[in-house]
Amino acid sequence: MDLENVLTDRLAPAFATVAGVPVDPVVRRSQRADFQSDAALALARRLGRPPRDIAAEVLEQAELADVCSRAEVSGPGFLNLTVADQALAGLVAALAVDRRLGVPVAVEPETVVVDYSAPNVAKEMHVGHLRSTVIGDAAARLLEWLGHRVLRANHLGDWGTPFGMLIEHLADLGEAEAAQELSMGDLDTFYKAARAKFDADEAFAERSRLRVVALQGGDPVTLRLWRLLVEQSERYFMTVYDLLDVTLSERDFHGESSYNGLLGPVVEELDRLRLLRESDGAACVFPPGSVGRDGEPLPLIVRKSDGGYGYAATDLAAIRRRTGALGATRLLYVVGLPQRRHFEMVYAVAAQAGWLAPPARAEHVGFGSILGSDGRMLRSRAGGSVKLVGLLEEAITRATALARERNPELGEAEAAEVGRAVGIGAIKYADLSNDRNRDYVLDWERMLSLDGNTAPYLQYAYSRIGSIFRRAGVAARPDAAVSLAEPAERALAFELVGFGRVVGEVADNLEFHNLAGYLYRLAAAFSTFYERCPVLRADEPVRESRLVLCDLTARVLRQGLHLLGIRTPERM
Ligand SMILES: NC(=[NH2+])NCCC[C@H](N)C(=O)O
Repeated sequence: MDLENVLTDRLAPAFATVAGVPVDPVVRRSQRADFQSDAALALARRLGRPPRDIAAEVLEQAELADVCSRAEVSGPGFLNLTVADQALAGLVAALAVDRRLGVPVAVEPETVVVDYSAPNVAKEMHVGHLRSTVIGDAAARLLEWLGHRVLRANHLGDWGTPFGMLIEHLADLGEAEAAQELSMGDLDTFYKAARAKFDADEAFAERSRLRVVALQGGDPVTLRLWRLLVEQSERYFMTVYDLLDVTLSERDFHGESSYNGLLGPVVEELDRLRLLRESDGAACVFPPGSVGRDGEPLPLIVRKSDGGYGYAATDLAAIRRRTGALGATRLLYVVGLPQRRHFEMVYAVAAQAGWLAPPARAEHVGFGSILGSDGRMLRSRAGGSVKLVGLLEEAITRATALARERNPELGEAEAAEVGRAVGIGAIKYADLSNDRNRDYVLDWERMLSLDGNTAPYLQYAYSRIGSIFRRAGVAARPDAAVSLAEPAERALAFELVGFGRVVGEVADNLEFHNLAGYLYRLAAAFSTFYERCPVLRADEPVRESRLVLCDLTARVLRQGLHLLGIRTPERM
């Protein structure tokens, strides 16, 4: 299906014959022709022969006649390949009748756990959780579409010492009052009030410490109050997920507390394996390769000196359960880059303990920060962290106003619908179109613009194609003959047949900016095509062929955006 593969298959045997050993022809898109292979250059050094001779001999050997209209040696020994119009048209025609748009289902489906979102109970979701939620959801959607069994794990922060003060504060407020405050999504007020009392009032702090003990000891009243906090918070997080259009459901909450019963056995097993060492009263593992700046080995603390288990122990228990009982072979952790070291150490210890052994592997899908226009960490005017819902509501308000302005014909309900799809789409796309390993600046004007690499641009491209069909009252015939003569048609066709390759690569590296960049190139290629090549006014059979190109572009845009979790309104 994929041109790089077809050309590689044709060139590889020829290279092998010339070299006497297998050679990867490294076929890639090129400015000079459609594709190029530079493998003769590296080979020349090994064989001690002029690269141009090698390239010429490869061309003699390779069977390219049905795929390439031109194949020539150029420069110091490059192979320049021009794909035959007919071969390209054949691929487009095959794509048109393919429901999966050239993206095969995984040959070996895996069970994949995607650990993402993971906010903390009774604490506001902040922009860091936005990135985790958006990137993790794209990963879950993509891997699911490829046929993998995806388990979404929302590793909710629902346990630990802060719950002492939170429960005491809840008890002080009264349950009804507290529930009211929490269900309104006022988590920050609640958390900060608890914190302030804890810091200022020694008696409250003491009660809080006793509460932690009661919680860990399973005191029924304390547990009931704790559950109230968790339930109210979960309910609130679900409203955020609904607004954000993410696929997380109530069933995906697997909070830290759900591993409590597994922490003892984890530590016992580490002990049995003689991996535990005591350090300042804490039970630690020193995984090989983890050293601090001073060159000293770094400990992963599995049991604190007070006997409590922490964040790392919970993550170890989670790995053990995920590769064990859940049978997962790929574990993804969509968590900010500051936690990189934590995960490296957790994976190393899990490997030592035999809980993370091939084919199972874990990947930290890290990400940078969202910055404000001043280039510093995004902060609210008051200097606090930015409340996520506030951000989402602002996006929807701005996008709805723009939708009304851009298209006064939209009815009230439709404008609201479009505003939501565009506003949320813009936020998600701004995130996913940036290299996740870098920080990026949140820029309203830019992300909502109809020009450039933005969600609105792609959504608009999609809706415009729909309007071509609606205006003419026609539909594309997927089995129509495809012919490609104009350069703009060819350029569009190359993008269309490239979808499968991009999706395959992104499934491996989870660098969604590559999928976003691809969709942007596709939309731009369509726009050039539509400017230069009349569609409805063309004569048959060209008209039918061009309708297929339009329809395929719309389908790939819709599917691509869907994988990013972005809606495609039919009109906007
Ligand atoms: N398995 C994990 N540790 N997942 C990430 C948890 C993120 C954590 N709750 C936080 O807000 O920073």
